[in-house]
Amino acid sequence: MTSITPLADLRARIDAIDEQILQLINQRASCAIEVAKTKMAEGESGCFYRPDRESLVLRRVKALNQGPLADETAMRFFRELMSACLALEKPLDVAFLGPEGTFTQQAAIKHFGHAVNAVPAMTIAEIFNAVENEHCQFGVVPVENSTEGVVNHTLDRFVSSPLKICGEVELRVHHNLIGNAGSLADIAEVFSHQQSLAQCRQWLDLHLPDAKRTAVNSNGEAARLAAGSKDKAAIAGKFAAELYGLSVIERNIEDESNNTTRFIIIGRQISGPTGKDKTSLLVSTGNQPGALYRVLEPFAHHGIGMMHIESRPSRQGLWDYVFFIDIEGHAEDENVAAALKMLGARVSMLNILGSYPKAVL
Ligand SMILES: O=C(O)C(=O)C[C@]1(C(=O)O)C=C[C@@H](O)C=C1
Repeated sequence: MTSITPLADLRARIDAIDEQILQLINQRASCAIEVAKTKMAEGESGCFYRPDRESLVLRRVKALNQGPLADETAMRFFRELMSACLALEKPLDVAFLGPEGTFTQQAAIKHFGHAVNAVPAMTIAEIFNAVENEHCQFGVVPVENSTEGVVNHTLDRFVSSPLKICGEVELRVHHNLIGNAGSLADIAEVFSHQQSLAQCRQWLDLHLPDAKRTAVNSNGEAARLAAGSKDKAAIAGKFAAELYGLSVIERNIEDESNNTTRFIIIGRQISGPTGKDKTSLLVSTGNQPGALYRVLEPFAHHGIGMMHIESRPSRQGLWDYVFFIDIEGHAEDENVAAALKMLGARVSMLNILGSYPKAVL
């Protein structure tokens, strides 16, 4: 007589559950295919990706989750599930700051899942171009970092771009010194993106004061350059070390332990309200006394929280500035719509860059 061991019994239960999960995810995928047909019948064939719906699905998963899986883990499963379902409807082409191995690529995967076709572009401007020229439906660009502040290249490109912001994603950024060197003393040059060099400035001053710091287009590019030699290193993520066959010489060298970068998703699509949204605006006032006060007043008047304001040169006249403003809510929300109407009447230019769901994951 054969006796069933506890381990064999548990594995048999796991097999039975896996069978049910497989059936259920395929039922879900079949539903997504039906959704695509319905969208096409309703004349929305260009618009399969729905960031508003995706954020509602993820928030619902978080609310329903009873563990033992962490909310974030459960949401990551559903992120991948939706990514795979969307790929059945229509695979997305998403431009990111390449080459492979950048934090922007990680942000793209965190936001869209692994089933998208991630297309590397060499600069932030090229990401905008790829979406503007319709080579890609979406792009992912860094917009601000908790240690270093805004990414000017991204904000400035919006002044001349017709693209909208369709979503945002936040990424905890852990920097590593990676390369082929046996010890720090062997390193003569460190490559990285200028933002990453700045995020590790104190560490570099202390541990590699004599090494040359060279800014390159991306962390992925830095890792690629370091791969060819023994006395050059790169600052990049762990995944870049794996990708280019480099060792991690020092881990987590960022000066601020909660170093986080916010990325935005650029595209042409407008996302519907979800109840937890942000709206980004580009405003030009002309150089009049009290101009900024008049810009902010409509938000105070309508009880709208302002999350961020940044001024940048307009590039249209000396000392002429534009303001990038992030506010709480969606442009279709009643109070936001009223504030935007009031604002529009008192500024020389108001461009609503987009209303989109706040980052969930
Ligand atoms: O609800 C939709 O519109 C779908 O296309 C389905 C689905 C999903 O898998 O839940 C897939 C892609 C969209 O971006 C949003 C949600």
